[in-house]
Amino acid sequence: MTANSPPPEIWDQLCQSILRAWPRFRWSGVGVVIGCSGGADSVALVRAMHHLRQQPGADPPSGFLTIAHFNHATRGAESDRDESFVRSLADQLDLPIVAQRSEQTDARDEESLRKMRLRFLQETAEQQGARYVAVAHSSDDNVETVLHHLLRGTGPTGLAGIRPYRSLGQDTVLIRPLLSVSRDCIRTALGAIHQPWCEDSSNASRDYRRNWIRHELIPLIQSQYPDASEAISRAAATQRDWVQTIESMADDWRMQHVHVGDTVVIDRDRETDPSVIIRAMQQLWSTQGWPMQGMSHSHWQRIFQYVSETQAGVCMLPGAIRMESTDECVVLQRDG
Ligand SMILES: Nc1ncnc2c1ncn2[C@@H]1O[C@H](COP(=O)(O)OP(=O)(O)OP(=O)(O)O)[C@@H](O)[C@H]1O
Repeated sequence: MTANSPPPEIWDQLCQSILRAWPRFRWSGVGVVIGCSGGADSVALVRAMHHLRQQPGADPPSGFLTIAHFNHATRGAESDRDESFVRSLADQLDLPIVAQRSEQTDARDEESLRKMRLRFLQETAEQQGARYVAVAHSSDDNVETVLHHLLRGTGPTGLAGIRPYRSLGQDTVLIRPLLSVSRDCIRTALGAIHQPWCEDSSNASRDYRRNWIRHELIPLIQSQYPDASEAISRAAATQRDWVQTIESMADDWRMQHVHVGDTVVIDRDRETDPSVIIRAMQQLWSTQGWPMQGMSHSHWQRIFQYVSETQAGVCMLPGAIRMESTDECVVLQRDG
């Protein structure tokens, strides 16, 4: 694609999908850091944002685009090949790049690697004064995530899939502008502009369950339900709307009924729906930094029963949290 030739239609459609998810006025004139692994999805995001920012009048001088690459160094020469590839992409587009090589190469599980690179992306955005960290999850990532949550056991938030955006620290927003675009479309669009990318040879083995969902389960589902991915994406989007509604109701309820001091005092309430009270309690756990891992569905239900006074007494919750009901309220206190 040259500056004078019109972009191929599929490439144009990909850029339009980004603009629908992330309108120009939100990113124009501010700093954006794009997490780029060298894989097709994030290479497409870099190319598309670079293209969109070059449109006449699209980006005032205060705006900037920086590529960030975290070299996990877990795949030997292949990790270094990916870093060099991303460096030359930055070079070719004349974009600044921040690349960091992990010092902790013994961490192999996906969760620790993800936390490390997210911390790096957040720090890069803070150092650069960027407003956004953009990452390139696709609609297929979303479908796989919903199925993974569903099969593992989840609540409404898990069924809502990957969030299109969320805050990352105080001043940064993590955004996923390719969430409505399929992996196939992304690859076809890159082909149309003759842009290569790196394939990660460990994709097939790193996260066993994720790969089983991707390579076995989804093709099996699609053999009977060809439009299943679109159906799951739509269901997740509707679920996300519901979650947002409950989230803001829970927020209001917490402001009115929960009093945080040396102990946490919760006013009794016999009227409010359990989903709102339970979500408010989950928000409380998170703001107090209390451990969530041990909390099961029945623990959240029990708190609701104490608050709505269908059950009374004293009990211990995971993380050494003592819950006691009095005539007027419920008191929570963390022992030790
Ligand atoms: N090594 C990396 N350096 C910079 N950014 C990265 C790197 N790896 C992934 N990313 C960014 O994160 C996006 C998602 O990648 P990947 O699917 O591996 O992510 P994840 O964070 O493990 O999420 P999930 O497994 O939940 O889908 C990529 O498209 C890219 O934008």
